[in-house]
Amino acid sequence: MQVQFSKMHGLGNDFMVIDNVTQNVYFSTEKIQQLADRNFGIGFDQLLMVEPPYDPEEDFHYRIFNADGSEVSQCGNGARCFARFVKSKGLINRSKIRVSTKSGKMTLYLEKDGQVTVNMGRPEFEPSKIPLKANKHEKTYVIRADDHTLFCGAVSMGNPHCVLEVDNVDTADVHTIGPLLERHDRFPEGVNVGFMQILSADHIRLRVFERGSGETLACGSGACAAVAIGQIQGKLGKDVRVDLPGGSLRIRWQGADSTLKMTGPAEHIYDGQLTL
Ligand SMILES: N[C@H](CCC[C@H](N)C(=O)O)C(=O)O
Repeated sequence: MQVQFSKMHGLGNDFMVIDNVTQNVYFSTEKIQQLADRNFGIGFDQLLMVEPPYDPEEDFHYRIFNADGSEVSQCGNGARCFARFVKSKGLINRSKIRVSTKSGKMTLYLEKDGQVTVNMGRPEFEPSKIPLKANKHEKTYVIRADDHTLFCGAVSMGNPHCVLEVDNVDTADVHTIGPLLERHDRFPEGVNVGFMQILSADHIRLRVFERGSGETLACGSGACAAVAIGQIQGKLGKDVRVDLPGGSLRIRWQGADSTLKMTGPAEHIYDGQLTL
C-alpha cells in the first residue's frame, strides 16, 4: 500500500501530515513510534491525520499523535501547518477553515502575508479541566517533585500545560524539571512543561518540554499557555511576542472569557511516499 504524506514544520516543530480524506490510513502505536524516529523513520515531533468532518459545521477533523504514539487533543503549530496543507492540496479553497480536534473546535485563517492565525479557543484554568489535582484555581501552584519545590501556573489550551518562570531560558534546567513534571501525579494525563523568561509585558522567551515528545524547537499551544498564565499572574499584556528556539509567534488574548489567537508561519518541506 502506498501512502502519500507531507513533511511540514511550524518554527521547527515538525510534522508528518497525512490526508486521510482521500486516503484511508491507520497506524498502530508502534508504527507511529517507528515513523517518528529520526534515524529509522521519517522523523517528526507529531503526526497529523486530516480527516473528513465529524460534524457538518466543520470543514475537517484532525487527529494528533505525539512521537511516542500517544493521541492528544491539541497542537498549535500543527494547526497552522494543517491549514496550509489542506489549502495547498486543494482540499478546500477558502482561507477560513473550521476544524475540530479531540478537544473541541478551532477556526484557522490563512493570512495574505503567508502567516496563519489560529483562534485557539478560551484558555481553561479550572483544575479539573486541565486536568490538575488541586482544590481550587491558583495563579501559581506549588508542586514538589523529588527534592525540588516548583512554582508553576497551569492551564488547558485543549491540552494540559504548566509554565514556570525562569531568569534565563538558556540556563533553565529543562531536561531535569521537564521530565519530572511531564508525568507528575498532580497531572493525571501528563503535562507539557513551559519555561518562560519575561523580558517585558509584551515580550517573552520560552522553551517547552512537550508531553510525549520531549523538548521541541517550538510549541504553539505552549506559547498560548505561557501568555495566558503570565496575563493571569499580572505580568503580561494582551498582545505578546513569544520567542522560541525555532522562531517567534504573536499571541493575543483580551483576557477573561475571550478566545486567544496565535499567529505564525507554517512551512512545507517535502512530499513523500511511504510503502506499507
Ligand atoms: N507541538 C504542539 C503541542 C503538542 C502537544 C502534545 N505534546 C501534547 O501532549 O499535548 C503545539 O505546537 O501546540
